[in-house]
Amino acid sequence: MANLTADASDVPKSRTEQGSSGRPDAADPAGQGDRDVVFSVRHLWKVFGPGADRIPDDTSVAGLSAQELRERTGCTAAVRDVSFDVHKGEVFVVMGLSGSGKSTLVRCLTRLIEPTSGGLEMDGEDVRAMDRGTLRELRRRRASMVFQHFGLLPHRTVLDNVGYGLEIQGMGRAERRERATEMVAKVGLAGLERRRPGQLSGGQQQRVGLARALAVDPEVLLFDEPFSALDPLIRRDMQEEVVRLHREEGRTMVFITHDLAEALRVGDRIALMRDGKIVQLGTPEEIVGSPADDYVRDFVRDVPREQVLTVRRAMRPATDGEAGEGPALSPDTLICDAIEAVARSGGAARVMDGARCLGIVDHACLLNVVARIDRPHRGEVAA
Ligand SMILES: Nc1ncnc2c1ncn2[C@@H]1O[C@H](COP(=O)(O)OP(=O)(O)OP(=O)(O)O)[C@@H](O)[C@H]1O
Repeated sequence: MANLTADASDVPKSRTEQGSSGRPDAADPAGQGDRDVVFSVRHLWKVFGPGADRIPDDTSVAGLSAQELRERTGCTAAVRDVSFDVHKGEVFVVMGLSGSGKSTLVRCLTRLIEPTSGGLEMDGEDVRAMDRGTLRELRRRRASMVFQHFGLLPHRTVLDNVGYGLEIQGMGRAERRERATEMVAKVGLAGLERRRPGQLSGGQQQRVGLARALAVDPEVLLFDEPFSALDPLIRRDMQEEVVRLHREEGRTMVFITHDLAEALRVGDRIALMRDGKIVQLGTPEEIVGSPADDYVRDFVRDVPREQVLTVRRAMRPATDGEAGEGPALSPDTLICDAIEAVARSGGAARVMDGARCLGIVDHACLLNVVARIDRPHRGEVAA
């Protein structure tokens, strides 16, 4: 059974780089529609089994539960009518229990698995219409996959493993080695260039896998549960590495995980899947603060909210004089950090957007969030 709980030591320490909530849109609920779109997925289906092609359009069976569909047709709908956009520069996490369709969905993005129906574009190009050569180039240069089992070549050195993708691309040896050396250093393995994979720890091997994917300088990195075989401390290291690389390079990443804490730590947005459908797509704050249904609510029940939610969710309107005094906090301040500021000052703090006071947080509204009391304190404030 997958680990889906998060304890206090297991959630992100800062989410200040996250987007905020906005317009409701099934494919783009975070309201980031004006940003560049890398992948655009519309009404995508992947059905396995006999006569799979007719399932998406057959209204008599398309809406059946997974079990009923299997019993009636012998088919499994691994991805069902899924729509979303992946924006340039974001870490887009696909999360869900085992069998919910995560791997199938992400493999459909580069047609490692052929979708049954629906629309799929990368940078505005129709991926489903691409011929084999174009697809091969897309996988080699534009969307690189980092697998859980790193797929390293055992007889090659670290340097040659990292340069492997460049070799396939036809890059000359000297240039390849130079670029590979740079990537090895980037993932913190300088000095180990001449070792072979068998002489490295699991975490180091995963870093080699990461360096190899980065070496080809893809527009998008696709991670398929890359760290689930690692022990918790090394896993945490690698998650931080991904966040660091993302901050430094702003590279678009699609990240599969069944681990909620991991999703909250690395994701700008999370698509939570169940039975092939996306049940909620939003920022960690939206998923934890406004679960779409009982399933999601149950999923996030054990997350320490003060480490994910920001003061936007806690603040109340300022009353006379309050807007001009007290400590100033940015709207992206986590509740746990605001608690410290309020405790230290002994009074309320102001949530400031530049010179504008958006609202006030005091002991009572911060405690309401921690205690999961969603009742607004003296009036709601539009965040
Ligand atoms: N080649 C296949 N043929 C038939 N059914 C498949 C095939 N591949 C996957 N499935 C089914 O599709 C569903 C989704 O599988 P998928 O591997 O995408 O889930 P997942 O969320 O990635 O699971 P895990 O976390 O265990 O890897 C499952 O019911 C699975 O049994």
